[in-house]
Amino acid sequence: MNPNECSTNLWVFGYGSLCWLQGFDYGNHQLGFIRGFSRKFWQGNNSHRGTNDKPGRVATLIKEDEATTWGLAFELLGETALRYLNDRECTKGGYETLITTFFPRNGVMTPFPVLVFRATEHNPQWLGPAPLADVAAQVTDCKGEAGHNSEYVLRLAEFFRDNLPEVHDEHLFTLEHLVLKRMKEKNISSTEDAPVTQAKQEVISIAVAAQPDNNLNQEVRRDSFQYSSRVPPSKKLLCLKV
Ligand SMILES: N[C@@H](CCC(=O)N[C@@H](CS)C(=O)NCC(=O)O)C(=O)O
Repeated sequence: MNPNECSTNLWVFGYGSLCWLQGFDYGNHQLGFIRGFSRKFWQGNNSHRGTNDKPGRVATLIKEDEATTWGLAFELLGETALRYLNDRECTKGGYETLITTFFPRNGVMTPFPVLVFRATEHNPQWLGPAPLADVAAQVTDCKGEAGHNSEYVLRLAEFFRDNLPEVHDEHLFTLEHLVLKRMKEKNISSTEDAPVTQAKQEVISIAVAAQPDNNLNQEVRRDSFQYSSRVPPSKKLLCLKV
């Protein structure tokens, strides 16, 4: 089917780990955004990226009338995908569902409804706002059954650099900068208790090595290509090219 034709299937909008780690069958996919929300690392997580004793932090959406959140929409194929997402997001992650309008970046497709998984302050894993330096310290110190919490931040930032370089998410890229700085200060490699693939390790190691030694007050470079631009194409994370 022409990817720009209207689909009668259910679509889900990913703005966190769903951007770089699907785990379900999908058909067409579109880069784009939703309105009225901003992405924040304010949801705790005791399964994938943390434990009950040391919960990690993952992305959720916070209502903000004038904001837009960019990500990736997926056309779900079959009931299995929806059951998987309900288990991963709702049962394990504390997310709830909402329907909102998705605006494809290509401007060819008419905006259409998408299912979104969003964690609110009403769920037991909710952590809420905190200074980004504290969030970075928590992210750098946590890991869960899916891997290190720092990997979650670094791969999401890498996804945006690779697929939506025109989008600048101050919260995400400042957090990435602080996580990389702390990893370097603590001499944490991505292999420490968090086995990652060689490709990911290369990217994370190069990114950590590239961390400027100056203080935190330096304005985070808005282009943020300082990390991925040093990574030879063969070593880059495999991100979805759409
Ligand atoms: N609902 C958001 C966030 C989803 C998310 O990050 N969920 C976490 C916690 S349940 C997850 O599945 N993590 C998988 C992983 O960290 O590998 C999205 O659309 O991407």
